[in-house]
Amino acid sequence: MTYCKRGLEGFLYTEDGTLLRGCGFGAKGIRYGEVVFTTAMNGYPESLTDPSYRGQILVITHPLVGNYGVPTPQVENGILKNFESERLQIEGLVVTEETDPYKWNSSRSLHQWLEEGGVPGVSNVDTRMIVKRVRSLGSMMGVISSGVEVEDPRSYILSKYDEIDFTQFTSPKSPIVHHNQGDLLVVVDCGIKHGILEEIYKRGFTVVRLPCKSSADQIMDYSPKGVVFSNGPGNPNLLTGLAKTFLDVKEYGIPILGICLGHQIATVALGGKVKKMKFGHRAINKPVKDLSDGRCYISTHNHGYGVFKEDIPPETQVWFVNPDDGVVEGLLHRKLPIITTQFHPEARPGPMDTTWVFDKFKRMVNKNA
Ligand SMILES: NC(=O)CC[C@H](N)C(=O)O
Repeated sequence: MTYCKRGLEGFLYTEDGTLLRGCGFGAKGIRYGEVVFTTAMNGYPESLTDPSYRGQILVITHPLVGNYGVPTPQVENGILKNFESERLQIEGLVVTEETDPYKWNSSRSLHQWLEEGGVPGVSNVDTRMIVKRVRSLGSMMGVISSGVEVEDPRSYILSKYDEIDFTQFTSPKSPIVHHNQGDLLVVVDCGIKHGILEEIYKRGFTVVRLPCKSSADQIMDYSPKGVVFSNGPGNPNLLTGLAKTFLDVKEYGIPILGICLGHQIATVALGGKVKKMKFGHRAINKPVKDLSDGRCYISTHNHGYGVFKEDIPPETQVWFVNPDDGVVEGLLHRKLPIITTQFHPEARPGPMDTTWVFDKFKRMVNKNA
């Protein structure tokens, strides 16, 4: 039996019937969710607070997690500088080894952070084995437990990830305004990463964040110079109201930027298709190739759904593609000022190679103004 330093046993159960026993850490408890993995080697404070991970149990493949601890939140103009949202978003965390921090600006350990945030963690399991299974069988539901023993873990899976609209938990209930000197942009906020907010705000825009369920009329009441459809959790095909809003906003001819979920919503709204991928892209070193000039960038991804070449909407062209598997990573509209990326141009934690996408969007807004 493994010695468990937090005095808790833990397990991860996956839908295929696999039960992996290890140590518990973080909060004592049991949760279910879709089991997904990231190959990012750093940036766990960003990943764990990324609202797009809502409803998911995250497996980190890097063997040591927690070395640099958890920073104290820094906020400027209502925007978090070092976290992607105000809370932990994941359902549970699985790592090979969970370590205590050794860094000057760490305010607490990963274990303490998860404990305070009510999120269970499991360590001392073979994360490579989990990844191999998810890669061969596809994404599946699972149950994570820290310090709770149960007879039948499967009975804790109460719903399918793909059938729940998680944006109801991550979208603000009322407008949030970040005042600035420049033109006003509306962000349709389905759970926006603060890294995206920061990149937009940094370019001088006043940012009005509206709930994901806002109508085009509610958006246009602010007379925005452009609209951003944000990232967000869950199945884009469930969000038919949001696709309708996208189509209605498009009629005004103002520049639109769609990021991740926003890219998927644009695809569906404009007549293309978004499908569930076998196990998705989650990493901070994924290549994306800009087909307009052939340049390749290293980028941050977090998506389980994707657009394939044969499914792009009419009147659009592929902007970026992932050269590894051909998944469409960005679209350009042929006639209207609409651009989208499936990857995260704000990166967070990095690399910042593609933040120029926000400069391009700013030029589109200026040209239109
Ligand atoms: N980061 C995102 O916006 C994710 C979009 C969508 N929920 C997916 O998993 O594909």
